[in-house]
Amino acid sequence: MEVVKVCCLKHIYPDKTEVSLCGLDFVVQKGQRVVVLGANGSGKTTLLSHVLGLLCPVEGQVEVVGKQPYKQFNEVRKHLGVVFQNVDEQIIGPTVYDDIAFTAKNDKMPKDEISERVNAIAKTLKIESLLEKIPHYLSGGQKKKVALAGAMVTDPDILILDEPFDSLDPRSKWEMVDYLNQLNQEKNTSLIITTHDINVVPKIADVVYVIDKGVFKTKGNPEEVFSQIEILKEANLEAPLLTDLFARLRNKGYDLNVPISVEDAEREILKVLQGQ
Ligand SMILES: Nc1ncnc2c1ncn2[C@@H]1O[C@H](COP(=O)(O)OP(=O)(O)OP(=O)(O)O)[C@@H](O)[C@H]1O
Repeated sequence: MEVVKVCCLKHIYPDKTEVSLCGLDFVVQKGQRVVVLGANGSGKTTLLSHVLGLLCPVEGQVEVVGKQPYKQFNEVRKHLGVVFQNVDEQIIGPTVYDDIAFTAKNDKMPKDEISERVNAIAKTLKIESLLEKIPHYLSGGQKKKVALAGAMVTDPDILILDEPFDSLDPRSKWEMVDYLNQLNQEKNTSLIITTHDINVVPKIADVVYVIDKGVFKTKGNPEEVFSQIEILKEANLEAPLLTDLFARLRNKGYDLNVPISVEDAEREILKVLQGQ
């Protein structure tokens, strides 16, 4: 079932900057993990803002759960959780607890249930010790985790994350990846993630879209997309080191599949070494 569809969208910002998001239709199926890869200014945040109903398209079609997010904002927003790129913009509670609980309180969820949910999410994200703190004084990475906890508290069907791994240290980043995958598995939550961090992609994406100056250049699973090194380069993205290295070796005549993880690479190298 399609939960998000964006077709040849055109947006004009108040200063007349035009962004069109064309090329391929952007489609997210229920329970899919979709990553949008693009360089600075390629249109990722513009895309997400339309899906969230924060911007009104001049041309084109945006549908979320079969509705138009800008026109049917409240109906659409109850299906969505969001972590903005600049998390400071979404901090509203005086304490971390209040901040995480905000949407649940707004939805009139019973107090006990809110407390149960906030504590459970805080435990999973290892931020229990922060619950009484003032959110503005947290580090950038801690704020990201708090924002994610707040986005998750009402169990949204679709979670939208704009550069969620920025400002996270490696351990926090992989913990966040594990948490998002667990959420996707257990609750079938659809994920829409923008990032420039190409190394995360194989671990978190079913489908990858590459966007370059407002044009969706290609889509596919990580193997398919990473094997299109020229398209990545044109879009000002670096192919993962392993992909690049193995593509070079293939060009030299070695019979190797291009890996998307260190584990795949190890298997491929052992295959060649053991065949000697
Ligand atoms: N509020 C705005 N007013 C005018 N132009 C804008 C505004 N927001 C974005 N733009 C322009 O729209 C284009 C797409 O920007 P967008 O923020 O969607 O890119 P992005 O892929 O999210 O970039 P980044 O990775 O740097 O966050 C850019 O040329 C940008 O300058």
